[in-house]
Amino acid sequence: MAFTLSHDLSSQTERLRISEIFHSLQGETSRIGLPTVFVRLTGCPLRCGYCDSAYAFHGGRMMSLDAIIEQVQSFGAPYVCVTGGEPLAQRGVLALLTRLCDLGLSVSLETSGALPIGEVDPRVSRIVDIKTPGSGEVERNLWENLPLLTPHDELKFVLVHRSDYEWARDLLREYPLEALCPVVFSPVWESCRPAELAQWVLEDRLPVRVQVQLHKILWGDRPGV
Ligand SMILES: C[S@@+](CC[C@H](N)C(=O)[O-])C[C@H]1O[C@@H](n2cnc3c(N)ncnc32)[C@H](O)[C@@H]1O
Ligand SMILES: Nc1nc2[nH]cc(C(=O)O)c2c(=O)[nH]1
Ligand code: SF4
Ligand SMILES: [Mg+2]
Repeated sequence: MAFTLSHDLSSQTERLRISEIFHSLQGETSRIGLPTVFVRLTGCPLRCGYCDSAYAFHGGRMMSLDAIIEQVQSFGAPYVCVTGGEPLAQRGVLALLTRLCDLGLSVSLETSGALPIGEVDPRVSRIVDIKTPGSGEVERNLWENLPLLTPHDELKFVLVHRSDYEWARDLLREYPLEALCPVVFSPVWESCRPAELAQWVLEDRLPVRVQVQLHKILWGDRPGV
């Protein structure tokens, strides 16, 4: 009986609810432009007003780690990006990340910054959002994550408008987060104008990378790209 129970529990953690697995160019972060396989996990406890992946809040299908890995490998790309939804909301993602690293793949994780990042395999590049007031989820930021960051992680501010920009700028002036890891400023698609954001960053001499979501420029705002 005890054997059956522990067997059932371990098979639970070896399955994840997945919304989509697809091959595209990395559209964000310092890996922008690299051919990458994306694994998008279903479900998120946050509700950012701008979320472009709300279709991943529900649905999806349960997949074993073996099946996920087989599909990832079928694309033959060296880069994998695990995202969501909020990937850290499913505990089994930790084992998936480790297995992907063990295969020699270069793995990044997109996460909201609202859940603890400390148990993620250290080989993974953790891309951690700092949610701004404009997201509607600023109170979810888990500031305890910041001291865990290393130079191969990245911090990302997704900016809805000028007042989000000023909030992020003032935070960086008080706490030089760029000393921990690269910092990315990304405009919310069709809300914050990229040229204006570029101008603000240049005027204020901010030590951050401005990035525009490459995949949306190439293919529009839709799933699977
Ligand atoms: C869809 S989220 C999934 C991972 C995780 N839940 C998070 O928020 O980081 C992936 C990235 O897309 C960003 N994002 C979502 N909607 C966006 C939009 N409309 N414009 C720009 N970036 C957006 C998020 O802020 C996050 O950095
Ligand atoms: N091409 C492409 N690059 C991405 N980088 C991060 C993404 C995400 O949704 O987390 C994403 C995405 O959805 N598509
Ligand atoms: S945390 Fe990420 S997936 Fe969740 S609502 Fe915000 S942007 Fe969307
Ligand atoms: Mg996306």
